Amino acid sequence: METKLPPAFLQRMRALLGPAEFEAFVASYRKPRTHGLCVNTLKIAPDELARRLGLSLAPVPWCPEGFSCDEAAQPGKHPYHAAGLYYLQEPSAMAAAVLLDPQPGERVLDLCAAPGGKTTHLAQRMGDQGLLVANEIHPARVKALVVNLERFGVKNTLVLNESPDRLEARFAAFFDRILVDAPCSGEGMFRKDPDTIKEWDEKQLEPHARRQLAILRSAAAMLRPGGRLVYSTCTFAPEENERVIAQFLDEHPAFDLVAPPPAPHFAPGRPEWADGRPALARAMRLWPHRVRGEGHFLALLEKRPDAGEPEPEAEAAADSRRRMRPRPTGAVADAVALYRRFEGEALTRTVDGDFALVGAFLYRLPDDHDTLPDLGGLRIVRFGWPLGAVKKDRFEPGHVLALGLPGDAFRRRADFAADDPAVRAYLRGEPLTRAGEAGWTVVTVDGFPLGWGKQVGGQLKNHYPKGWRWPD
Ligand SMILES: C[S@@+](CC[C@H](N)C(=O)[O-])C[C@H]1O[C@@H](n2cnc3c(N)ncnc32)[C@H](O)[C@@H]1O
Repeated sequence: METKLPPAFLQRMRALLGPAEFEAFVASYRKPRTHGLCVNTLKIAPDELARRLGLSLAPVPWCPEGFSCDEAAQPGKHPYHAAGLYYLQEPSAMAAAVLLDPQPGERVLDLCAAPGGKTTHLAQRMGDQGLLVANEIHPARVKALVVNLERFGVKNTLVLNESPDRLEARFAAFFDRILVDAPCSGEGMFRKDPDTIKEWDEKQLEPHARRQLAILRSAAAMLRPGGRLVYSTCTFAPEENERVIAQFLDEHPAFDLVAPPPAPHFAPGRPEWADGRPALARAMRLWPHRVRGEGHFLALLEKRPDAGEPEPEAEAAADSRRRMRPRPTGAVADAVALYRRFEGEALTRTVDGDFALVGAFLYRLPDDHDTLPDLGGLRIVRFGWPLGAVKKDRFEPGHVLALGLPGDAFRRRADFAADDPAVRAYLRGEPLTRAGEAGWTVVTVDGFPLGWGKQVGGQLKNHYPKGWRWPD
């Protein structure tokens, strides 16, 4: 079905692209949007997933763990999606994490993170090692971010619900890499999400640009010297792209716009749409008439290594926190003891690290949590990996414990093939009739954990969380 586009938008695009390219651009809106999925390499290799799914998948040329697929394939309704084996993501959006290229062990910030498509991609590219801080300003949107991270089974994340300016002072020069996937006018999503068409207003482009610059300024302050930052939008408007980058570079002489690795599928940024500086051609544009994907803009920025050293006091404070690493005491120690009893009985492996109690819930903190600045007063949504709840004198495993470990980590498993009706019955919240050893049992699909059940007599009671259940 053809997408009906705002006349003012069409006029702008014709003026920017010229008549010939404009025709090709507009023709792309007569084609269906592109669907895709990004494989969770923490759980499965891309080629193995493609083989097991049996859907018609085409590799995304710029993302080794990405595939495009037909809408009819409905990968969101496959039990592997519930097992966190992939995230539904249109192919152009996969370019941001690839360009940022976060490494295992680094400190990475995703500043505008919800619903978490790029956060999950960053986490798996880091091998879930190091520290990933995912921030989302809107309280309602942060919930979707948490669910997506939980489904992916990532552990070394801190999820915050803050405005960028409130983070800036706390995390001065803290991060190795930062993604700013900025809120924008969404022109590149018109085909994917027609609601963005109704919200589009030419008069909003400048206010969007001001907000984008403010977010970028905060991000710049949080990047360490030598660190890298990706700025991305899903819009074509030069006001929100090349011109934001040009103004940012004027204000931040310690930053360079870095040439990306060769990317034959992408078009260069357009210096002539801003102030003409040639460096803007190092930005990247993904056009819906040139790639199998929606519209995006990406810029890779680097803070020069000599841009000033981290404050000595901040380094000293981090050192002393490392030295003072506390042993669990009191309620935390009691909770860990209960967890260890459960672990010995239900798991084949030990979860090591530092622990904290939030209410009755026991968390395994991220590996590098002791290098974090003081988080007092910040809205912390999730700090690490929630293992489960302490109930009087016993430990009840949480859903995310099941999703954060491979199938062979559990002593009792109820395993079903993906096409077994029991899998969908379990995901709908129904109890399963089956024989098995009494106790907490993980339900797996082809060996991949979906969640918990509790075997009582000839029945596996369903503990799949209510908010996650599939409709009848
Ligand atoms: C393009 S979306 C992020 C999409 C996300 N990175 C993903 O891949 O799933 C931009 C996000 O920025 C958030 N946002 C809106 N205003 C903001 C502000 N002033 N500062 C920071 N983030 C903001 C929005 O709530 C939205 O979730």
